[in-house]
Amino acid sequence: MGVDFKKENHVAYITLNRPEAMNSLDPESMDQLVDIWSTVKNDPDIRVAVLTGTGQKAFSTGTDMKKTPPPKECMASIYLRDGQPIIPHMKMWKPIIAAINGYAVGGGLEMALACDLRIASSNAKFGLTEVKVASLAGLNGTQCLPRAIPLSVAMKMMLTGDLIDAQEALRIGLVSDIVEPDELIGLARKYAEKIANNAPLSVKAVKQAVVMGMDLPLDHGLAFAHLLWGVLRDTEDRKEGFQAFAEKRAPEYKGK
Ligand SMILES: CC(C)(COP(=O)(O)OP(=O)(O)OC[C@H]1O[C@@H](n2cnc3c(N)ncnc32)[C@H](O)[C@@H]1OP(=O)(O)O)[C@@H](O)C(=O)NCCC(=O)NCCSC(=O)/C(=C/c1ccccc1)CC(=O)O
Repeated sequence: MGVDFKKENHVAYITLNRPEAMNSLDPESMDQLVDIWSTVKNDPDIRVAVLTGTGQKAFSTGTDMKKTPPPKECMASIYLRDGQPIIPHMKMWKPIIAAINGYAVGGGLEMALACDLRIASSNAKFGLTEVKVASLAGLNGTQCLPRAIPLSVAMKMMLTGDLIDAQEALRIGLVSDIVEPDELIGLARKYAEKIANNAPLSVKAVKQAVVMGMDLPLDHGLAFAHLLWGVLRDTEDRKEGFQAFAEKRAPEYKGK
């Protein structure tokens, strides 16, 4: 199997599982990911997802350059039918955590950039190296890397194809945490379960406010956030949250 999927305690774990090829994406894995992201988005029991790779060498190195056949159809017919292969399927209001366990290169880094939290093992390395293989970070890299880190660093990475290490990624804010490789999935689980224990509608609203607000002028973003707060104001979960606080007990959220 190119990609493994399991669900535990409202958390979906998606593991790219082709360690012999640095967890790169062959066409079968891409098809699997499309189905998996659809499940994550639509299963009401799933509140948060963790994306990682098998082993300690690689998160993913993007397109499997040995197994991706030359296209039989023209680009227009593929693009206008399916859009991009992966990133649009990762778009949802449930948070996604990238647990980066080694190389996150090319489309691998682009998938990590489509996640909301990025945590990494101390041996992780990051790069958009497409320029070295005569291609382009055409999923989201040219747009999202400069929004995630300083422009001059992003340009250096994309134009040279050089990799940066985990310490540098932490310094420039590409990742929020670095831990030893053995501790990575535990940390991802800890964050995922914390998020899953919060009110699901509130969690989705936070992501929506931030993601949509980033592209708005501040006044519009503030107005939008206030409306989202109003949307949450009458939920059963908000009443439960306030009541549980007053009664000094853990809340039981239902996503209503
Ligand atoms: C990551 C590396 C620097 C690691 O080097 P290292 O020396 O440690 O390990 P290797 O011996 O090189 O790798 C071990 C083993 O894995 C195979 N491998 C690694 N990556 C790939 C890959 N992407 N495809 C196929 N096979 C891969 C490697 O060949 C070895 O196999 P073996 O010889 O043992 O049989 C180094 O591995 C490296 O530089 N990898 C390539 C990284 C890269 O260039 N990635 C970008 C790919 S292009 C891309 O992702 C794109 C995404 C996209 C954009 C838009 C729309 C869709 C997709 C662009 C595109 O597809 O055009």
